[in-house]
Amino acid sequence: MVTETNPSPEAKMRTRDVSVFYGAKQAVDSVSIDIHSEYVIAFIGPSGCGKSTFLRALNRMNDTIPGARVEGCIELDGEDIYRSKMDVVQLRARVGMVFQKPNPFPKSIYENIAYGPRIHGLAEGKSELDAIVEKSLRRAGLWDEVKDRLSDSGTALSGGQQQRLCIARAIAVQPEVILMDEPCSALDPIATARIEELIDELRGRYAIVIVTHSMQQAARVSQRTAFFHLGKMVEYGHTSDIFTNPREERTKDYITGRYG
Ligand SMILES: Nc1ncnc2c1ncn2[C@@H]1O[C@H](COP(=O)(O)OP(=O)(O)OP(=O)(O)O)[C@@H](O)[C@H]1O
Repeated sequence: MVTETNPSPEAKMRTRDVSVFYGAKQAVDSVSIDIHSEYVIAFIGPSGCGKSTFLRALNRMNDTIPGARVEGCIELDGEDIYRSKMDVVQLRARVGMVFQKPNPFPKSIYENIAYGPRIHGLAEGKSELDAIVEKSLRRAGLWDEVKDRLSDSGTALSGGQQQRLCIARAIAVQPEVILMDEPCSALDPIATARIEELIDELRGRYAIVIVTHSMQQAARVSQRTAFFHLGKMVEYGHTSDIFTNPREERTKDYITGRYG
């Protein structure tokens, strides 16, 4: 049973009865959730429960997987993102994604950030582009570390810096939603702490959804948590309630480490 879908007109994204299939196999089963800009939502649950699949459905990344199919409705500002006229490149700028493994382009730090604004026509000339690059890197907490070597390759940065570069790259195209799929799983504890601080700094400016295997991380960075099990969203609510007073037995079993 889902405990809070909290339908309200201000939801940035809204999903209704979303199911996702890989061929005949159903990976996500009738998930309905509202995603707001005011808080960070964590998706937790045992391996294979469909968290990443559902996350990818939110910006149509599943389109790139042969045989993947989405049923139900997903809206961004009230518009169906799966409608045939949807510009998917534009959608993925509005709903950006940060992956498990940092994946900067094999280009300079500057180009990693400038590429998106350039193709989306967000800058009139070089000085505007420079300003977007600086602002995005500042917002991602990376500017001071890279400002003197913007022409160095993005891939030469440390793992944690690369992940902040990827966050800056997402920010540069003025997203409304940022999806993060286990963004710290390849990072050491210090780099992880830095990303968690960054998520907190970005909170409120963008709707943020993070898939995490770490319940401690979910508790630290999110204000809402959705618990998934076997493709279903079993429970959704305030993070503190999910961790201290879950309503569903399956949630309780998971957070007390009985499985997963
Ligand atoms: N590209 C794919 N093709 C076929 N099946 C897939 C594909 N990706 C995921 N699946 C299956 O869909 C189900 C949900 O997987 P998904 O990766 O979404 O789960 P998850 O909760 O994110 O898992 P994890 O925490 O291990 O990353 C699993 O049974 C998985 O094997």
